Amino acid sequence: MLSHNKKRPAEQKFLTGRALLNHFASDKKQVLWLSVIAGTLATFFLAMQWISFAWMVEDVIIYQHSFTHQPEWLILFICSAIGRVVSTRLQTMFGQNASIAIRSNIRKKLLLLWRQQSPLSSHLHSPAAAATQWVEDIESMDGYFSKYWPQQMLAFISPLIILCVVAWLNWLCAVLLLISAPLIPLFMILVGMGAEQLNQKYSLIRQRLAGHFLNRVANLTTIKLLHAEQAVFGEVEAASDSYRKIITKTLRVAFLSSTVLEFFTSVAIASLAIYIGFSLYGAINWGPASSISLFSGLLILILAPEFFQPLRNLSQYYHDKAAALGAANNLLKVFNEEPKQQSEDQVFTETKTDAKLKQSTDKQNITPFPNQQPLLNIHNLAIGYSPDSVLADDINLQVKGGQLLAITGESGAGKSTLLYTLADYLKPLKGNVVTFPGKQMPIAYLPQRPWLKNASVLSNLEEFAPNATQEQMRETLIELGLNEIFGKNHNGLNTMIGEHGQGFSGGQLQRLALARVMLNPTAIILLDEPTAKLDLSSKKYIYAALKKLKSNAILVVATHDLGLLDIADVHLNLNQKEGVEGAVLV
Ligand SMILES: Nc1ncnc2c1ncn2[C@@H]1O[C@H](COP(=O)(O)OP(=O)(O)OP(=O)(O)O)[C@@H](O)[C@H]1O
Repeated sequence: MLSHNKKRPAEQKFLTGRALLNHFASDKKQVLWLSVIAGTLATFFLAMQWISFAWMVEDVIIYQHSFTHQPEWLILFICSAIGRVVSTRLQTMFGQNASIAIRSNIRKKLLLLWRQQSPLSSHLHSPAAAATQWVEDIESMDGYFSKYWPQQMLAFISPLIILCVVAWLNWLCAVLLLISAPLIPLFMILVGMGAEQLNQKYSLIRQRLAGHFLNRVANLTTIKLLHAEQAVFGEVEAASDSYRKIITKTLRVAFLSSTVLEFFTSVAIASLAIYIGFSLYGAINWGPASSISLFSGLLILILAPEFFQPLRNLSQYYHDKAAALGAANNLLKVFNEEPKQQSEDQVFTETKTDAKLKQSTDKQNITPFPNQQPLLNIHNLAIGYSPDSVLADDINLQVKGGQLLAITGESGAGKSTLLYTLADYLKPLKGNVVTFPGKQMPIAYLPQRPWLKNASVLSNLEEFAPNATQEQMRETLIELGLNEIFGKNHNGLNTMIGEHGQGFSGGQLQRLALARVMLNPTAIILLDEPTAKLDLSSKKYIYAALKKLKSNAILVVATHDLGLLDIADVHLNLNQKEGVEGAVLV
């Protein structure tokens, strides 16, 4: 549950996607290091395996012994092969486990940040982009944590182990390997930088495409009514085409980078082979050429590709890094965004869901704070979305439990904005809002277009009022004039509510949402135009419900409905602020 003293998980600012990735990785550093240790063991076993193999080959070919002449080498060969398989498996397992845990942590952190940020935050506006971020962006970090992160350590450790073995056999070959090794990371970085930029672009285009597509699907009816199908087909085709082009570009860069790597690896191995071959033939006699035997020559040639393999693996996973960086850069904005400010003298609010969660823990009590009279104190308040365009200034009033504050004003005067400010979705430009008895007080907010989930009426009500009985639900719905739910064309509380409230009128949905609040009322209830879509007879049900609700709570209602003023105790007209009626001015 959101609580006033719970801060964002990390208060530091992240300047780059790389810093953010490091922060994520730090959660499971030990498991990632276990993967590195297992990878190091795998290289050690690999070296042992080929040493015993080369030894046996020399024994058989040069000394004409049988394979079983020295069984300890055969045993070492078999044991090393088994050890290599086991440690490679462990390396993969630790990498995957770390990746699963890290990605799960990122999703949790992201959810927490979304909850801590105001619902008015710009990045929460597009559900498709937010879903892409939550699902695909985080999923695309898998390869980075499970493979790239351990491999960037192994790309240093494993070649070093092999280099030591080669140096023990022939220092000149070790020098040759050492010279060619940096070329690979160098080209990898050059090509990889291009891939990284492309991936960032790709990630943005993917988000835009998701938003674009979802938007068209959501508005299919309008598109059909306007006979705009062909135009929309064209738009979707053009958007997918730009997506396809950018993917092809990324693939081209990926192919180019692997070609460059293969070329340099082959050149380095070929030069070693030439040196060893000509040394054994006796055509080269400089350096330690004379000491090359079948054992050392064969072992160096077997180990040379293994020397480059970790670097090649790293380059193969480099695209995972580029994808993860692109995704992390997209997440930077969310992770760096300021959480909602909740200072001591500011109102403490919770979202509807938080209020629900809070009250679900209180099994006995359906009426909150029975002994305390809630109080809402608005002092010198200025509201708006930027200091340059103040919508209303110097609002001073006090509302007590049992009172209804009606906010009126022309369209665009700032009624909804005032409710956002009271709900703490928006910071006041000036002044403050204080509630008593204080921070423990939950607030319910009913927006103009309430959201009901695609489920039964019962499930929608239960979610917000877990302690309400079915009898209470039935009574409340009838009180709100929703008798038809229990008629022969519906299925009572089991009636299904379709996607986006399909099957119910706007006014019915509004009343269903109000029923949720009535079944589990909070001390302060904010309602945005609760009677907007209703005829006069339906409005009367709402007036009666509001009268009942306010006996235990403070009601703040933004409205154009003058009929509501009859039950209002305090009236604030945002167009004529001096007309605050019934308000106790502070
Ligand atoms: N997220 C936002 N960012 C910037 N400006 C906004 C935002 N939301 C609303 N506005 C602007 O703030 C002004 C007040 O909007 P608000 O929704 O509070 O008006 P209202 O009085 O509730 O109107 P109505 O009666 O039509 O619902 C409008 O001019 C609107 O364009």
